[in-house]
Amino acid sequence: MVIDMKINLQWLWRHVPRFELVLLALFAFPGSFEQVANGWTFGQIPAMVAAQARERWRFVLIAVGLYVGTYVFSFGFQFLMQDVIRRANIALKSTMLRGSFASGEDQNVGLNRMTGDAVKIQDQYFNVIAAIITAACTAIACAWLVFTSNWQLGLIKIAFSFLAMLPMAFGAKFMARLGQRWSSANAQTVSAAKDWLAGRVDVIQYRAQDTFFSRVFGALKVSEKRQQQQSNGQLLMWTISALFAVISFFVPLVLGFWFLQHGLFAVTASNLIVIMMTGDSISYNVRAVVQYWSQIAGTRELRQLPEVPDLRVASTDLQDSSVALNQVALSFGDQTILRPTTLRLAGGSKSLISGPSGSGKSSLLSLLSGWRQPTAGQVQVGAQPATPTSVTYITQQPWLFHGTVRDNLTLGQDFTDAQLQSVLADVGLDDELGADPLTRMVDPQQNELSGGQLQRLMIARGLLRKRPVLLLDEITAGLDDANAASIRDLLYHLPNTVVEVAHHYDPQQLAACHVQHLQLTADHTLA
Ligand SMILES: Nc1ncnc2c1ncn2[C@@H]1O[C@H](COP(=O)(O)OP(=O)(O)OP(=O)(O)O)[C@@H](O)[C@H]1O
Repeated sequence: MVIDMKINLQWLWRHVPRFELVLLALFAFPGSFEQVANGWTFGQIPAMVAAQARERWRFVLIAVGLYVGTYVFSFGFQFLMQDVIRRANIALKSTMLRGSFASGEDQNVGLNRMTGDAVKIQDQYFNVIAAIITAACTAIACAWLVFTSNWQLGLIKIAFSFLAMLPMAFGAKFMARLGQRWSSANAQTVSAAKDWLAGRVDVIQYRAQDTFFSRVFGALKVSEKRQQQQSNGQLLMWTISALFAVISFFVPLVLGFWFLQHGLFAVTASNLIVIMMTGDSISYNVRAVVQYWSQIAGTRELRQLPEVPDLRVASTDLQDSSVALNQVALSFGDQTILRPTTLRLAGGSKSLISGPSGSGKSSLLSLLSGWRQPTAGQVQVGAQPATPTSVTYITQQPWLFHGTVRDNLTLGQDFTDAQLQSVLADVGLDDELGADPLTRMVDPQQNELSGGQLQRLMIARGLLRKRPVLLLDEITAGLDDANAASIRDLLYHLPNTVVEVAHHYDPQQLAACHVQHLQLTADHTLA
């Protein structure tokens, strides 16, 4: 199953409590009455010149009530909107993180999406939706006042106010393209900067500061240029729209004077003031809606999150720990990585796979672990297809995180201290990590555990889960012979089925422990 993640109004409807959205909609309209209050109040002034004091007081009270009411609702609207944005941000960022995790994409891409793209979506989508609602409600309220003041002149004013929409309507696609170009340039900058920072040691020792910095600097200049182009595009759209807005203001004004002068359509000074003051708000807000809309169009690519593969793989409770490959083959495009292979490794057996670099050893192990699917054939662990949750797969890159040894073993799951002590003893770490190894803090940045201790901790983490099959990819690569031999001694005496990939091994140890030695040849055949 694949979840298609498109951030749009339906998505908001699904992720924000509906009562809050309904309340927001109820507050939006009365909260947008400021321009109506202005138009109505100023429109009344000519009539108030000759009015009684009582009538004037009444007028002032109504006007004050109108303004205060508007501001109270407007406050409520903004307040609720902040809460909606908070909830939407939580849903958005957690969806992005889960998506990155599920797809196994590069960390930089995932983090850049959460820090850069998510902030942009907040600024240019969530905030802009709020602005669109306010502007649209204001435009509707003003149109109603204008229309009811003098519908003929009002109609002319409204018709002209729509003129301002034209440039933006035609520019939406253009803006979307600019937005997408900026986003990809920004991702490249972040990735180049991350490479540079990560390679500090090599960059310094090989004196590659200048060449490498110019690479980052080049990417930075491109991304800033793209952002400038996006802003310029917006500026251009706004300017053209503003010219249209000038026409939409002055043509109805001139017509209004002419109607007034010739006594046409019962136009009065009062409703001319209302229409010119409030009608201008129509065009302004309609223009704002269209501008915001183009801004939203610029985030269309950004709001389309990558498809998320479903990671709910079956966790199998294996009785039979044999591993079988039935005519399994793997290729990447037209590159053959593994020729069709049939093999059965008995439950509890120990195997070591060696072969030249690039022959496909790691790829074979990823097939056995279920992380990669074969191009042909089937990999079975016991009676089931191989899945990442049914085997233990340990790679050369141990994952240690900041926390205690206990945290690193349990990963927050329920295990008793007795179980933890027992696996630490199995891998010989019960004495080496201090008096109370479980509470010992480990910091991945400090390299305070030796390579061998680290790998044994990873094995203990796997053993704790009692998976009958252990897959090990070059776990002794960074270790000296004595450490490698002692880790192997441990592995070869476990009851589990063990499949290890290694370049370096001790043939005597393999023979002594009855380890089956398989070889992947340079032409990708397992023998
Ligand atoms: N995701 C991938 N896409 C395309 N090609 C890949 C991918 N993963 C691996 N390869 C290619 O498959 C081939 C086998 O790679 P693999 O890492 O399995 O070899 P290996 O025998 O483990 O090598 P080494 O001993 O150097 O670690 C290589 O040519 C590699 O470039």
